[in-house]
Amino acid sequence: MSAVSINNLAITFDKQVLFKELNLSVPFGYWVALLGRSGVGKSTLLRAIAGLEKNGIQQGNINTQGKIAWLAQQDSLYPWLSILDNVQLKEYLTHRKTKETKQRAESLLNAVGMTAHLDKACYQLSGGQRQRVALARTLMQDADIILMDEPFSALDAVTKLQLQNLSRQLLADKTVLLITHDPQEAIRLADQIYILQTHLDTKDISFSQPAILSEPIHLQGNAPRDLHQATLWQLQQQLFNQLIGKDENAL
Ligand SMILES: Nc1ncnc2c1ncn2[C@@H]1O[C@H](COP(=O)(O)OP(=O)(O)OP(=O)(O)O)[C@@H](O)[C@H]1O
Repeated sequence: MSAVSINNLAITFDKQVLFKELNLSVPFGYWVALLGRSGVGKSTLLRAIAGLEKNGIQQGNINTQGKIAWLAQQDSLYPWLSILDNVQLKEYLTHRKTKETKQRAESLLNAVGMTAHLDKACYQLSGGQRQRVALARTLMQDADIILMDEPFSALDAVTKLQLQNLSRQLLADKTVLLITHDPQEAIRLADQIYILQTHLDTKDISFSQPAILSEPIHLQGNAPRDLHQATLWQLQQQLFNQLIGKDENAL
């Protein structure tokens, strides 16, 4: 049995058919990257897996095994709460904060390198620091499945690399579905990569084709990977070509 299995899924918004007969299976403990261009339906699919997409689903079923947490691109911190309360958000909202939950939050904030900033308000943090707090909050939830919607895409290159490495290290034993439009990120972090491809008609979405999922690409070795190997650079070029719909040898 898989941590996430999607069978025969169809999602349509008005005239726009995003998915027609989509099937996907995410094995337990794997990091799976879903790579696709803007507008192909990546976030919608993630919302559907989280049970948040009610309107567009026409057919099919989605099964998830275990508790789900979400790590988003957008700054999801509550600016009027302290950093510690943001990490203990669930406990804060359910009035279940204790000395133990505070200690755990502090230790997770230490793990993500935020100990020196605990006295700051959330609005005083940089984008990278906010994502570190969001990562600590995801860890605090101790979920089995982490849905990541481009969590690193707004960060500068060095912060992105640091947070990718940190997330891979701290969430090593979790099942992760990572949505990204960055082939390099997918190669650095994932055990398997799928490409979501479609022909998007920007003038009339009723002519857009439903997205199709590629065969999985299996990556060797431990993540996070450095891209110093020639084969990984070739793979990156291949993924770019697939994303823009070109023949592998055409660029
Ligand atoms: N609730 C909705 N009602 C109507 N259309 C929607 C709804 N949600 C998403 N869409 C449309 O579905 C398409 C896919 O959106 P989605 O956000 O899933 O794309 P994406 O691949 O995540 O793009 P990006 O990488 O730019 O975030 C878009 O054309 C969007 O306008």
